[in-house]
Amino acid sequence: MLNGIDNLYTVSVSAPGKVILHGEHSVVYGKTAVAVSLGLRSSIVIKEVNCHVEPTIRIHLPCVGLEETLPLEPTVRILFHPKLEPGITGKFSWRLPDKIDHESHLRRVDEFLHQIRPNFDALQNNQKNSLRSFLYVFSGIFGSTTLPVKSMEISLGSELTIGAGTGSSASFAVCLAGALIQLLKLKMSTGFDAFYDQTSEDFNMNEREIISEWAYNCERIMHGIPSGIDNATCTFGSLVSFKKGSKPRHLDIKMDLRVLLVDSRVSRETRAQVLKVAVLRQRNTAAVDHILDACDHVAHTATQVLEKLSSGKCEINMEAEYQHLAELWDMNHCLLAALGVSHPALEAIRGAARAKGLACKLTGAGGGGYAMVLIPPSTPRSTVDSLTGQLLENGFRVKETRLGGPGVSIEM
Ligand SMILES: Nc1ncnc2c1ncn2[C@@H]1O[C@H](COP(=O)(O)OP(=O)(O)O)[C@@H](O)[C@H]1O
Ligand SMILES: C[C@@](O)(CCOP(=O)(O)O)CC(=O)O
Repeated sequence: MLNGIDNLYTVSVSAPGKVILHGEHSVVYGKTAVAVSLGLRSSIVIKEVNCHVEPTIRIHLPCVGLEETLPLEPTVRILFHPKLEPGITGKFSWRLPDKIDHESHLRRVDEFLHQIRPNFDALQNNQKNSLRSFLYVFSGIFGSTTLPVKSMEISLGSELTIGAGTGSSASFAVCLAGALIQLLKLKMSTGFDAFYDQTSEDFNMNEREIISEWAYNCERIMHGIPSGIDNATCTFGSLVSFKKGSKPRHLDIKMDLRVLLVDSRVSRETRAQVLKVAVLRQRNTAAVDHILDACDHVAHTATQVLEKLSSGKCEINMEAEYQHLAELWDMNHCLLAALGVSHPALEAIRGAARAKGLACKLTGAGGGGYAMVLIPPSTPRSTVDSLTGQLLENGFRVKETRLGGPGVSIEM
């Protein structure tokens, strides 16, 4: 959106969270995992503003309790110069985020933050990482162009719980990169370089690739060596399949699965659950390897069922396909339980769902965290309401949502 008088732009972008549908834990041992976008989203608004005193960037991140005002002039002077373009790889531009010298760019951002904000280290870790990620992407994108930047106000909120394995960090990073790229496109379309068509309503595939790669760099800031599945799922939406050592693959399956996402309210640490499986495997290698193989088969078969469900072909018996999917969810949960990563709270959720004839599986690392209950379209509303009521009564948090919706989107 353009304010005609002052040439000031406002951009608004949203991105989903993600859950793992199949392949948690077995993916660590080279099997296929399938992640899917979640109906719960993060949203960002970037607003260019006139600043009559000192130009600033104001950042409002309510989910991590951060309200920050950075002076624009030193941000540009220190972070945009020398230009990133002639970096070690010699090829970097905002369109090639994988060519950035990640470590040296992040070092530059960290040095700047310590300089501009002497008590930077006193911030909480999540606040620090969010601020580092913002400056990393902002200066990475705009610092590789000659476009002038103006004062701006940035506000980013989310429906996702932070740090619960539903992809809040990737959703945050995808929003950030998407909005900054959209702002860049708009500025380019009216400036000297009328390269972009301002009327395009959403990101094209090439732009999505670029957004996903910037978000991957942010995930590196938050997590060290991420697999790349979260940023790909939050960018492209729908289903993403992943195998260690290869790039995540976006599956163009248009589907819309209804689920209850149930928070067991038992905190868990992914690293500890992964270790638990490794120890079990040391003692029972052949048995555990067979379980991991079975998880792989379940992931592949479930993908085929989802393809059928989304094909819209009239010869497909939807009810039977949903039943098959439910069977695979149950099987996957039991395989994970056999690996030792379920929890009495997750079993209680599953028991309540089964009593209503619904399938349920844990998602992510297990040992607590979230479970998902599949709601086929034929499920009576009264069944969903009564299960929800029962789960709430037992102290769980419940959100009814959909899986498989759109990835990063421009909000009009
Ligand atoms: N809405 C948000 N606003 C600001 N920062 C966010 C937001 N969502 C996520 N983050 C950042 O991502 C980090 C959470 O990452 P992580 O622990 O991997 O959680 P998740 O499993 O939900 O992705 C937070 O510490 C914070 O730095
Ligand atoms: C258990 C594991 O397969 C998935 C962890 O998922 P989450 O971060 O808890 O959603 C670990 C991994 O893939 O790194």
